[in-house]
Amino acid sequence: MTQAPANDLSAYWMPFTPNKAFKAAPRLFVAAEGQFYFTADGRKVRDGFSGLWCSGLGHCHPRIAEAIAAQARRLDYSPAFNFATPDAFRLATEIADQFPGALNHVFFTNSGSEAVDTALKMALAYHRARGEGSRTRLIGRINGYHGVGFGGVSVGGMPNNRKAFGPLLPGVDHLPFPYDAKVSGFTRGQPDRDPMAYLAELEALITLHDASTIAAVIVEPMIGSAGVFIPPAGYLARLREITAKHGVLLIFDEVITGFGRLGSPNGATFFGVEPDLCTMAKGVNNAAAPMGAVIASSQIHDTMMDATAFGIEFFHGYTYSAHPLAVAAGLATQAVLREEGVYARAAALAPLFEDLMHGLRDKPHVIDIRNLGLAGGLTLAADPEGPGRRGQALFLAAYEEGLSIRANGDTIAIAPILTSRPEDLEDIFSRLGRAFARLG
Ligand SMILES: Cc1ncc(COP(=O)(O)O)c(CNc2cccc(C(=O)O)c2)c1O
Repeated sequence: MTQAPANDLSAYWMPFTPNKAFKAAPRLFVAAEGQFYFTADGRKVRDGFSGLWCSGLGHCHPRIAEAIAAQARRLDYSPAFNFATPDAFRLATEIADQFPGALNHVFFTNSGSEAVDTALKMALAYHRARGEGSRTRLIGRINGYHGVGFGGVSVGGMPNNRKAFGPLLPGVDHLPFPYDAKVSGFTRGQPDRDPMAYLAELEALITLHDASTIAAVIVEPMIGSAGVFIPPAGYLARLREITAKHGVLLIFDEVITGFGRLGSPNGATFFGVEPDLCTMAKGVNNAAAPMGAVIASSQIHDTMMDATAFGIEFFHGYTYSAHPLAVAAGLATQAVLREEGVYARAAALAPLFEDLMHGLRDKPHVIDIRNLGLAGGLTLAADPEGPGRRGQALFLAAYEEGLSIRANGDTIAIAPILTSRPEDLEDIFSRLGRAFARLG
């Protein structure tokens, strides 16, 4: 066996990537530091998307890198079943301290998708443990993204993530997409619209199926993957009221909104709404190693504990749950977030970011702009040749201008590193302006 040549691209089948186009013109990162990536062909690329929403502290943060290196020399792996590390308990406590109310118990996973499937299974098992096993139905939302597990894809509402994979989970409904560009286009922050325009459907579903059959509703507090769509003021609070009234669990999928993206510890805190379960991943440990988690209310946790007199209370888990390297990165990340006041700094940057986002209004083909915290989305009018072409063209033009952004079809997302300075934001948007100029 000899070492494979670096230019042999055939064996790696890439995720969520047009593989043929990529392998014809690969974009290979070989290093990164702070706000920048460095490519195999000598480019320096500014990170305008915090990795994939996930590296809010920038890249190769020395404190995080050192923590992982030291951990790898001390304890590289601990069995996650029937054994544990003290640091796993420490990190769980530091996470729980940042969530409101009774959200007190953290179950570690290895990704957002695993966190979503864990939360859905926890919801079903909880109802069974309390003698309401008839509650098996789940409710997601049109255009929701909840990862790529069969559970997450079933409650998710983006057609491309669903159509190739058969019938999916039975007993799943979807709420309306809580955004209407005709009414809320180019809105700064939360649209001012009657939330019941989008939530009457939930009451109708509860009437149709009866609350006794419905386990949980899962939503992103801010819709990320579909292109940064912000629900109207009052929507999440009203959703909480309706679900609580009918004993339906509310799950916030905080994989994007957790740990600073909104200038807040999480969406539950930002919006002042307390769900029963939250998922998280990405920023929990600055994506320096794979990690996700679910935080559960004491009601859910204690009910499950009390329902099993002897033995395993929740038959679920992963080999790498609370992996020591991921936990070490997590503790270092949480220390930096806390000691460097990152949430407040991100909140202080949000008004400049909002102005810069909406300053794109007159760029070619821009038909909507949205923003909240340090998350921005814009929609391009589709090229008559077909959807997604303009989004991909702007993504490639940005790369030529030394900027990494995100294109999902014809929606573009911008997510600056949370510890950016104003001049970092200015540079993102000047590069983006030049990328638009390339589109002609
Ligand atoms: C709300 C939410 N839930 C679950 C996942 C899945 O997480 P994992 O990928 O770790 O399994 C996500 C992930 N979200 C995600 C991942 C990559 C790109 C983009 C984008 O918006 O372009 C979004 C997410 O945003």
